Amino acid sequence: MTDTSEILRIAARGDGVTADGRYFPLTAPGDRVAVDGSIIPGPHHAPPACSHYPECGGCQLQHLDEESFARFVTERVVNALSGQQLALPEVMPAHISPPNSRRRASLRAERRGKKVLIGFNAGQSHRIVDMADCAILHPALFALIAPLRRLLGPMLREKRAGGVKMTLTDQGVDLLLDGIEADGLAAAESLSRFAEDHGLARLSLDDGYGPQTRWEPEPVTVTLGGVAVSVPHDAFLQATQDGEAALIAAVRDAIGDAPTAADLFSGLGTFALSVVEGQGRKVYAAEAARDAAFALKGAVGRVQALVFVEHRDLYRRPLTTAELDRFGAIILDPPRAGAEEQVKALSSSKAPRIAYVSCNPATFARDAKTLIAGGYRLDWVRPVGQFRWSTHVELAAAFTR
Ligand SMILES: C[S@@+](CC[C@H](N)C(=O)[O-])C[C@H]1O[C@@H](n2cnc3c(N)ncnc32)[C@H](O)[C@@H]1O
Repeated sequence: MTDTSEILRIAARGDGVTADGRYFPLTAPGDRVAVDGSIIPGPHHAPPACSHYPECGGCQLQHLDEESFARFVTERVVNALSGQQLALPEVMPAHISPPNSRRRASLRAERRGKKVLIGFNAGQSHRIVDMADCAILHPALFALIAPLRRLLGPMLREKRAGGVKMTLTDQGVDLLLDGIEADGLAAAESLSRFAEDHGLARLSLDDGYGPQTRWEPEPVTVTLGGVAVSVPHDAFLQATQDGEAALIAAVRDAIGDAPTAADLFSGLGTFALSVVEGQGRKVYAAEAARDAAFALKGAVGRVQALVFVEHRDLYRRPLTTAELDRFGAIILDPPRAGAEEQVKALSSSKAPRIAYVSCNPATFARDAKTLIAGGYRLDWVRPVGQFRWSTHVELAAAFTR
């Protein structure tokens, strides 16, 4: 078949790439590209799981089968390390979240005449793709879409999009709406009725001055490491429950039996609370988001866990090398920008073990290079695809010295 070229791999942005370096969107490894540019699907080309694919911007890679999507996730991590000229460590099999497991979503809503559209934006666009089905949202989140169209109809201004943020908590869905007009008694009543009828954990509105709670029959919590932690509005949580479990297992492996650990960028304590329990381990947690740090502080106070929480901006005030030297293990899980300053101090510390959780292979690889230059060994990486069918890749890694 000399007149066709084969797609060999998927590039970071999701396009298929041929041996001679040409890029073709919506292709899978093993597809063939004919001279006229038409695509002949190969054995890894899967039928899309959702009727909105590829229009909806929520997924970019539904045309990959399980094997080639896992390979894409793994290659993103491997290529980021090679890009920094780092030797490859042991690469564990990728953890890929199953369909319909996403427990957090940020959707858009808009009214056009009598029709209310709710969904993700189309790729590279502000146009909302009205969601009739979805292969990634948890069923508890998806179940609210149709009722929300009815609720929001009278509350949305023509062609002015509002925001719909949903998070699945211990008590049910925590719903945060913005950009809607809900003044007056009738609107207040329909919001409360909606919250009650659909068993919401909480309903809040943000009219530009921060979220205000309209409904919360009991305090909203999320259970982390067996401890119920209050959930501040719009707080960070790992995107899927199974992804969170895979990351916690990886962090536990990476820190071994270290008697003390620091959890940097701790959020609500996903890792701090999961590594402290029953092991007599003392944990220090640092987090810059005030609400999250105080929610974690409140939770550990209630159950008397051995976690000391500090509200601290680790970009402006990273832990010093002397501070880091006190811990048997360091866990870090920074935002997409990575932890350049913190890692500089860490690279000259004596901390024997590091668990690095990352949502950006590129900044992870940059930081890994600094740690390795400081004498750490990168023992293994575990690629994680919590954002199934998207190009958003995460990972956990273990360093020792
Ligand atoms: C990827 S999340 C991880 C949270 C937590 N480890 C978890 O798994 O739930 C990154 C966290 O870093 C926090 N963060 C962002 N910038 C920070 C900074 N400069 N200093 C400390 N924490 C920061 C965010 O508020 C967020 O909670």
